[in-house]
Formats: sequence, C-alpha cells, structure tokens
Amino acid sequence: MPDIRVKICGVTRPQDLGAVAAAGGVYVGFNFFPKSPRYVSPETARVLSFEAPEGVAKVGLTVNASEAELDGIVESVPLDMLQLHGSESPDRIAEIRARYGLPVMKALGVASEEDLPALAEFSQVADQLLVDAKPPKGADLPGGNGLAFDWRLIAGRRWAVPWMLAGGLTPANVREAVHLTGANQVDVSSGVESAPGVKDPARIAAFVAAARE
Ligand SMILES: O=C(O)c1ccccc1NCC(=O)[C@H](O)[C@H](O)COP(=O)(O)O
Repeated sequence: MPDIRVKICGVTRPQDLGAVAAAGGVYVGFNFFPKSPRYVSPETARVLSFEAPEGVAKVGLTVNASEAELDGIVESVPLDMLQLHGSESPDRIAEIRARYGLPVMKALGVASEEDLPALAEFSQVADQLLVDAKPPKGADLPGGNGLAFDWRLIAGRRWAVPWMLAGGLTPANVREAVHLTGANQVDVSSGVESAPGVKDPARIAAFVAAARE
C-alpha cells in the first residue's frame, strides 16, 4: 500500500503547523470562508504560512470566492494549492487555474450514485479532487461538518487526477475508510479538533498514525 498523504484542514494557530509536521501530515488547509469557525484572514494565513515547516504544502480553501477575494488571498499568502469548496463550474476552475498559476483541487460532495458523474467531469479540469460528504440540506457550511458518506459508493473507483477522501474521518475510522476506498490521500478537519476550530495535537498524531496503519 502506498504511503498515505494526510491533509489537516482548517489550521488557525502556529502550534497546529508544528503538530501536523510532527505527525507526518503533508498538507495544511487555511480556510478563507468567513462563516467557518476555522476562518483565517489572509493576514493571519500569511503569518502562519511563513511558519509552516518545509515539506508541508499550504492549501487555501475558498467557497465561490470573487476575483477580488482570490486576488487578495493569493497576493498575501504563498500558497501551494487552491481548494475550491463551493459550486464553482468547470469553466470557473479553468479560469482560476489560468489566472493564478496554482494547482486547483475541486471539492465535491457525495451522498449517492448520482453524485459520481461530477467527479469524472471535474477530473478533466482540476488538478486534484476532494471527495467529501455532501452537506445536509440547510447546513451553514459546505464542508467541515464531520459527516461521512457511504464509502462503498467509491470503492475501487479511480479518476484522471489524484484525489483525497474527506468527510467525517476520525482516528477511529480512517483506517477502514482507506481500506474500503483505496484512497491514498485523506483530509480531515473536525475529527482532529477538541472544539470547532481548535485542533488537538494528540488527535492529529493519532489520525496520521491510523491513516498509515
Ligand atoms: O471546515 C470548514 O469549516 C469548511 C467550511 C466551508 C467549506 C469547507 C470547509 N471544510 C473543508 C474541508 O476540507 C474539510 O476538511 C472537509 O470538508 C472534511 O471535514 P470534516 O468532516 O470536518 O473532517
């Protein structure tokens, strides 16, 4: 089995970066969605990004962000990848890739078979896919809800680009999720927190260890 690459999403403090690196995580996500409990301003993310250990890729997460918002983020923060977590179209993905010259990961929610064709479609325009749980109707947040989907829906499926499994992963279930889906990258937010927006170093370490078991 290949080494599992772990992304810890929604880091907000310098000590979170140290915890991710010490555990062996390879991506951190900065969340620029203002309604999120994990929100960081571009100014805060800039400071954090300079403290990120080498070898940890910095991913900027936005939700249907405007050009002005994206310009502000990309100008302030030295990012390695953009994660688009809204209802961005394939054309919008292409525009954003061309404008910023950064790899783009498109997040898509899965709840049933009907959600699978979009993954194939977006794999033609995005550099990576984030295969996440679909948020419940009326949810405030399009991600970070701590909900898992039925992993059997994507068991053995492959797309044209690298992909990450997300949604309700925890130190207790990530091993099974990896096993069932064949994912070699996983993403987690609420499953490694002690409270919304507060990452817990022990849970981060347990998550990375369990993902790689
Ligand atoms: O985490 C958030 O607050 C959030 C808000 C708005 C859009 C996306 C958000 N999170 C995106 C992520 O990449 C999460 O890690 C992913 O949805 C899984 O979250 P969780 O189920 O909490 O592990």
